[in-house]
Amino acid sequence: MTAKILDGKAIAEELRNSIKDEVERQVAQGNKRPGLAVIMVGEDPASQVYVRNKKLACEKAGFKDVSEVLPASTSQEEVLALIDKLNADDDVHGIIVQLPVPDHINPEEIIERIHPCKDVDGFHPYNVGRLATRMPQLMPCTPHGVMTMLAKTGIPLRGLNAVVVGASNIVGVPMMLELLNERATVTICHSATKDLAEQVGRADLVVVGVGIPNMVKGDWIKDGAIVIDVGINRMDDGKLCGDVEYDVAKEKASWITPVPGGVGPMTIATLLENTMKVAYQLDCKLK
Ligand SMILES: Nc1nc2c(c(=O)[nH]1)N[C@@H](CN(C=O)c1ccc(C(=O)N[C@@H](CCC(=O)O)C(=O)O)cc1)CN2
Repeated sequence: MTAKILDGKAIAEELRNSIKDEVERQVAQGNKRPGLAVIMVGEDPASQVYVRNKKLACEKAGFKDVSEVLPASTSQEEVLALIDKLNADDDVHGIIVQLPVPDHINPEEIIERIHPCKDVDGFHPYNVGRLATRMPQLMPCTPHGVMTMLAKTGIPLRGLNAVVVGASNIVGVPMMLELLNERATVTICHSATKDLAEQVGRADLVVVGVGIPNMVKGDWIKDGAIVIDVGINRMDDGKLCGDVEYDVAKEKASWITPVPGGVGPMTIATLLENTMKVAYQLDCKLK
């Protein structure tokens, strides 16, 4: 079997176009443009690419971009003060801090300082708790983008054996919660998992986000499984590669995401979707 491609790039483009249309409709009715603040501290090369792409997507969708790039020497207090200012600004609907941050910055304290109703990354404990209690409000962009991609492709999840490899707060844990909320039977694997090949081998759906190139071998994949590769690793030759051994896995899977052009573009489109939700839909009950 050769897998069909889950074309995240095309699905994300369609989503971004519908967001752009909705923004123009809202603006024509006298509403504000959604405002997004991406805060980046330092000069991590991969983050520079992602932040540039987020700013570009913002601009194309008709959002107000109020992003800030701060030097690596910026203190924790300076970042917190900037977040306080953005929390109080009515033109700013979404605030995110691009991760990773330099070592002297405490990301948990930063994330908790963002008002939960402007937390368009969905990382604040309030939003994680809402997702865990099946009352989702703002959901983390990568896992929610994966869910959108699966829904738009018409892949049902109920009752599937889903295996999530990697237990990060950005991908693995919220992915597990999203799949559970759609009534998949979910296993989450991490560095202490005993036999990863065996776990992956019984999955109808496998989602991998570990940041290790080709870590999941293609011959572990069950015939006909759906393979979602969240990894984006830049190799010495400059090429991007995922966490799954793509060339072998694609001969076993029924559906597979490519890298690049799979999950990455969905992450950015979902960030716009979350920001638009805050601007036009969310009824925030929190002070
Ligand atoms: N505050 C956050 N930080 C990070 C997140 C996040 O969701 N919020 N996720 C990742 C990085 N990420 C988003 O910021 C991200 C990664 C990849 C892409 C993407 O479009 N990838 C392209 C390839 C781009 C390239 O040329 O390198 C693709 O896969 O086709 C977008 C966003 C960690 N930090």
